[in-house]
Amino acid sequence: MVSAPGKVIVCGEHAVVYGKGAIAAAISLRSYLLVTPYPKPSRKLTLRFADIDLDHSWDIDALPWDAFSAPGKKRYYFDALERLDPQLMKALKPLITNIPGKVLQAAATSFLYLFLMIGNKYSPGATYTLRSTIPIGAGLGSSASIAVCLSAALQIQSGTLTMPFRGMMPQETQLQLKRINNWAFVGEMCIHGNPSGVDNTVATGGKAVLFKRDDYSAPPDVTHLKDFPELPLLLVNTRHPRRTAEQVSNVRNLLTNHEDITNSMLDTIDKITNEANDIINDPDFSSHAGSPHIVRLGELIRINHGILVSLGVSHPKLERIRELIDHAGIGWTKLTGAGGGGCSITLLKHNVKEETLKDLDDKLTAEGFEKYNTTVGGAGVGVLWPAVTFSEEHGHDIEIGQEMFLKVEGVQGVESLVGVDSHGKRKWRFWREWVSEDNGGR
Ligand SMILES: Nc1ncnc2c1ncn2[C@@H]1O[C@H](COP(=O)(O)OP(=O)(O)OP(=O)(O)O)[C@@H](O)[C@H]1O
Ligand SMILES: C[C@@](O)(CCO)CC(=O)[O-]
Repeated sequence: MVSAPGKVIVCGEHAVVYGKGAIAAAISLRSYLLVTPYPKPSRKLTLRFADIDLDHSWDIDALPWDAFSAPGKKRYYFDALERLDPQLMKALKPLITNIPGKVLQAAATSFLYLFLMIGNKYSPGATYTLRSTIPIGAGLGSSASIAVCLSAALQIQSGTLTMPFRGMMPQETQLQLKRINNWAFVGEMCIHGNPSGVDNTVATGGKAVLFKRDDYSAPPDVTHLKDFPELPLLLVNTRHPRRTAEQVSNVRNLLTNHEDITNSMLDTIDKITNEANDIINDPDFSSHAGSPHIVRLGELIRINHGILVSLGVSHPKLERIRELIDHAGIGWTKLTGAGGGGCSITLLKHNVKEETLKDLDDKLTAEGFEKYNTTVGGAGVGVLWPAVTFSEEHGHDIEIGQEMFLKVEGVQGVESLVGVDSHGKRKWRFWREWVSEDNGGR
């Protein structure tokens, strides 16, 4: 089993697509992918993506291997792709026509593209069962998180990645993370079209990053924010799903129609991100009561949201949440991710009264919004091998089977069966660039 986190963008979404900086942090909501081999000689490949009701099988021998291994098309595990090959995407079309709807088709395409690139025609049959605790299309990087899981699982299966282990050389860890991230970016392209790569980068490495990519033919500039503070954040979902690709193309249209004005808004977002980065990296940074750093960061968050509104990627429901929170006077709010619905984040002021929060909670619930309890800055991609958990009932480890995994209910059910915060019940291992490996899951 592999797992990767979702993310929040603290500042810089959309501008990051045009080479500006963005700061993003991993959250504790995650996707979990269980890989179960079929007994030989089965040549079946099955996707069971429970959150979107995708249950589909193909015969491995009937996949378009010829197209994917034709001269000039074959790619290797160490390659980094900047774009998808339209001919190969076309070769996948007949395999997804029976799958209903764009959401399911995008997920299946992403899987098949990676399977055909990373695997080979002798790859063994297996079932890929996915459950995620990240709401879909809510700006929390659900697609990137599954792309990272698929990339890691397929590369482990093909033998091009080793399991992370205590004492793994930092260069080796970095190289493996790079390969996971490179192929996850390919999976993201299948879903999004033109992603910047910030979501898959933070879902791979975890914690928090300052991300910039001004030249799409070169790797992005990624700075790991090792001292990313524990920010007091409130995360609220409008429960209005939308497609990231559409929001990105809305900004592209605005840029075409109002080039100078849009460019200056994107430049201002870049300045916001740079200043936020300086604040976060200030050696005297304090997230405690009344800290001037939090106030300044809060103001930057509010300004960033205002620009996103002007870029046309907010939504009446996001504005309603902001209005309720502003009215309660408890913090600074912005949309996070692509917008158009999805989630908002609020950086909380100090000394917010319990009763004010409770009152706000009631109002948010009454209007159909959902509040999430999540922590930021957690682990990136990890692996649980073998996929077992300690059973109190049996007094020993038991295998996490497909049906067991599919049966558990909701976020709590998934987290208590397979979650990375397992208090020793499960031995998740992470490729980590900044701390030595431990088995505790944090
Ligand atoms: N749990 C899941 N199971 C299967 N497919 C998923 C899952 N989560 C996301 N996807 C795939 O990712 C797509 C959603 O991606 P989209 O980029 O629109 O939203 P997001 O990743 O949640 O938001 P953002 O990119 O703004 O953070 C879905 O259409 C689906 O194809
Ligand atoms: C809107 C966007 O900037 C962030 C989506 O999480 C798109 C991207 O960076 O690919």
